[in-house]
Amino acid sequence: MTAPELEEPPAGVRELFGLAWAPIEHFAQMLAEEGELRGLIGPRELPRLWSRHIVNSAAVEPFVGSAASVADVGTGAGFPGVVLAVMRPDLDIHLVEPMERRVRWLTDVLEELDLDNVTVQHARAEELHGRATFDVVTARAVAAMDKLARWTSPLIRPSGRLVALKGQRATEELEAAKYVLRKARMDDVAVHEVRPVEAAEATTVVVATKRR
Ligand SMILES: C[S@@+](CC[C@H](N)C(=O)[O-])C[C@H]1O[C@@H](n2cnc3c(N)ncnc32)[C@H](O)[C@@H]1O
Repeated sequence: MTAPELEEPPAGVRELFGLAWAPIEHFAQMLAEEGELRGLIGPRELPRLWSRHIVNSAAVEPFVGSAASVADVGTGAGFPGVVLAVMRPDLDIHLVEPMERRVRWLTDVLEELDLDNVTVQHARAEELHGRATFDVVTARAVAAMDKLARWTSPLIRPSGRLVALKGQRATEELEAAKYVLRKARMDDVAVHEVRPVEAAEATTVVVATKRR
């Protein structure tokens, strides 16, 4: 059996990344060479690495806006935190990841891509409560909305926001998280369907802004 091949970037992806094209391509190559070996992605992910993971992660960028500091909670192999870091070298980005193996990988990626705007925090989100706050917290495939709101709200500054990449259950999850979001003063919620490039799948971005 031959090893699955890395997907060709879909049309429009080069334009989406612009000046960040070289580092994002390098990141995709690192994942193609080491991702499975280091237990970061399954073999089935390479043929959809661009359209399902990288382009999908890029969907958070417009919702980060003019924020200065961002924490990506549960970055795993690098989604969306590394993708955002490559696109926005102006941001101070913290990748929060509890699994040591993934922390080692993320540290290697930062060094290899020369990303000096990023710090890796070897921690669970809850361990940072009372120790740090950020303008924006991002998350993808980490926990359902109620749990995510509990883990992240103490990390978000007043007027800051949670930007969560969600699947088709976004509306149900939001319904179940109503009480938690209200208690956390994060009940100003907007749901956006985003397709960063025509050739890739649309994704749901939930933005919950924290009241002052
Ligand atoms: C399913 S993976 C998703 C990884 C990446 N965000 C992605 O979209 O591919 C979930 C990640 O969340 C991390 N995680 C789990 N609980 C966490 C917590 N309480 N705080 C921060 N990260 C957590 C896990 O270690 C894992 O890397």
